[in-house]
Amino acid sequence: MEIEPPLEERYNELKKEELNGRRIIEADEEAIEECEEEIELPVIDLGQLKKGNLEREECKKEIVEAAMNWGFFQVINHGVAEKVLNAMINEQKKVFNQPFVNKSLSGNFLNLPSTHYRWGNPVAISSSQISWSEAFHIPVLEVSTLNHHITLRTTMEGVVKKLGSLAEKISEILGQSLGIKSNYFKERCEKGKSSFRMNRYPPCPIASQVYGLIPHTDTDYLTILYQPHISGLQLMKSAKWFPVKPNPQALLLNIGDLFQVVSNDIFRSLKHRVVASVGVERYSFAYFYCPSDDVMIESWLKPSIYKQFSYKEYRQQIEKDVEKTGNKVGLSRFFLHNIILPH
Ligand SMILES: O=C(O)CCC(=O)C(=O)O
Ligand SMILES: [Fe+2]
Repeated sequence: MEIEPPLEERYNELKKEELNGRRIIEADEEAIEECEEEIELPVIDLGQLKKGNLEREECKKEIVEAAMNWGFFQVINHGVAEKVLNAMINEQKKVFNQPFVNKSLSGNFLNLPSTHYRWGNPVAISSSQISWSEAFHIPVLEVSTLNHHITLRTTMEGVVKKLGSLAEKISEILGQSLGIKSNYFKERCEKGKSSFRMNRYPPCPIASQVYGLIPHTDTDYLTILYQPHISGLQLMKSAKWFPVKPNPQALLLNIGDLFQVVSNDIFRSLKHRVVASVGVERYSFAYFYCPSDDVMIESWLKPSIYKQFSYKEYRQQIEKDVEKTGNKVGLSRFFLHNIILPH
């Protein structure tokens, strides 16, 4: 049975509607531009945090500088064994290798709500907004419901637990540099909406016309991504796109929108995207560190650039914007004054 979601059909459908002039396209119609040389992001050895005071402080400084200067950085000796990360990718392969109908039906084979399985960008309103990928997006608090899939569940539980404590630790270090008390993030995220996302990017026959994943920023405090082997991820820095080299030993961390607000733009949530590839399939997984719905997101530093908003309000605004335009808009909705900041 067919495992691939009907991406090409969906793309052609939207294309046809556009050609017939039945859709008004407000969305970015930018072609997939050329990008710069591959960059080596900072690599931080977290093993140093377990050494003496001097090494620990030096390591914290590196983390803060990387977050400030890059918004994206890699960590090694992060406490999750490479074989565990590999085991997760293998479990993920088994999941995506199921027939499409088993993945997409409500009451799918994982017994998750059907909205947890996404393909092609369900809210795309123009062909350029198609993401040539499929994903399972699972709230951390629901991982235990995968109880009929023992190896998937136990592997995911192990990874999620470790990534959760890593996200907490890094957030605490970044927070400390702003004068934020040490349990600030823990208090807000412990019963929060953190989630785990498994991504698969199938080979794409029209890779010059669509993305694997459209440009976006992450709607969280912090993201931890594992992208071990196949390139495709690119980030935007100084208005240019840079490919990020995959690294099987490293975890890639990036600042999300919420941390950008808390830090009053000292740490920036960079736009990133995945380009599609004609010949190769790509896998990645990500942990999104998120608070509970009612947590107020506000700048710790004053005068604040942003209005206060709850996490729920932020997601609702995104949902509204995406429904209307296919685009997220994001933080600029919550500027206190109408200032446009350069990226
Ligand atoms: O697959 C990747 O490398 C990036 C995934 C990503 O940005 C996301 O899931 O938000
Ligand atoms: Fe992302």
